[in-house]
Amino acid sequence: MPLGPDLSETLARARSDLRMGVPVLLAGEGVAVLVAAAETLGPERLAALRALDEVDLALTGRRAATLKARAYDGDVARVALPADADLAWVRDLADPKEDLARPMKGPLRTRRGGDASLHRLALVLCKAARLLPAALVVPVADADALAAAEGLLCLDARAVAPFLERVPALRKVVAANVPLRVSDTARLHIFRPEDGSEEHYAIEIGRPDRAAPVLARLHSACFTGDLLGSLKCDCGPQLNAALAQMGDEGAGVLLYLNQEGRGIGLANKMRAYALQDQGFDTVEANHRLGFEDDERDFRLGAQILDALGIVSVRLLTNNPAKIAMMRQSGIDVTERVPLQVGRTPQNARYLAVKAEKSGHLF
Ligand SMILES: Nc1nc2c(ncn2[C@@H]2O[C@H](COP(=O)(O)OP(=O)(O)OP(=O)(O)O)[C@@H](O)[C@H]2O)c(=O)[nH]1
Ligand SMILES: [Zn+2]
Repeated sequence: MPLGPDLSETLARARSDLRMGVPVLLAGEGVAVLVAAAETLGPERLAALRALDEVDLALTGRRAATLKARAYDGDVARVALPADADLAWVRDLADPKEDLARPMKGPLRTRRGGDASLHRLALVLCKAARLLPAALVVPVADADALAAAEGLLCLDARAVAPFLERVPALRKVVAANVPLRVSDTARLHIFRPEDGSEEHYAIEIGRPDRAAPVLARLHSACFTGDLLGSLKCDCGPQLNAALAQMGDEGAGVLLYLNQEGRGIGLANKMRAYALQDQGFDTVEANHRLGFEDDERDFRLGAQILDALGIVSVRLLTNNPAKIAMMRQSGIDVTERVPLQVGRTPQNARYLAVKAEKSGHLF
């Protein structure tokens, strides 16, 4: 009976379990591991993991570089958990907030040889759950028996790995008119990804002519900038200026993509801000946390434009990577329309770093 969860539904459950501190099983080619997110694991479960076998702490190559740990697998480091390591030690490795206050965490012994693919998958799952990318990984002899005995989820690693690379299909849920200050003919469309991740929105201003390039903006959610009026970034003024320009021209589409913090989630973005308070820049802060500079997937935006019947755009952006990714996804970008607003004394350095390190055009 097709009542049970399919792969994508099981993955949604796995993200939810990890966020709750519940471990999940990953079964690979002749091996299986139990995985728990370092951020949410409690002391009892840590003790239970230790009772099973030797525990690794999987970290990204970025986080390992900050900790001066050797990442023999390049993008992944497998740190062997020392016998006396407690939860505080695990959290200190996962979370850089005390790196400066408590610099000596090592020497860290990292594993080399063998296969790191399940560790890599564990980190992908932590990121997808919007947690710190740090996972405890312990081998298990019989994954099915453990899953049944403890009521744990067991994922077939070979099946889920390619699935996680894919951009989830989006379903159009509803659209309705929402008159705005900038235009009284605005429509809000809601799109829901099939994998149970955050919904994304399209705000259609006027009735853009699909036969010509449409004025478009791909805006990534910024709770602090868009809603609170934060002076640390330029997001709020960019959002308002883009909508205003669409109102002035009588037509346009703004995609509001729920990729807060360049795709790391609001909690991790606030961790990045706390590191910026310690003196690191926006890119360094992401790296110290174990993330890439930008974890967003703009293929989502291309899919929404496609669903709206828009194939050609004049893109409001200062970010050349957005243009490149739109083109790769089959959207014709006929023109870059600069969007330079919201410069403040507090964000001058942030914007300068984006220009220097991320190639933004200001
Ligand atoms: N991780 C992290 N995210 C940030 C920081 N400051 C702002 N953001 C996020 O960065 C994203 C900004 O998105 P966009 O406005 O699309 O910016 P962009 O890629 O610079 O491109 P354009 O604005 O189109 O030029 C939002 O998701 C913000 O939440 C930061 O210091 N760290
Ligand atoms: Zn912002």
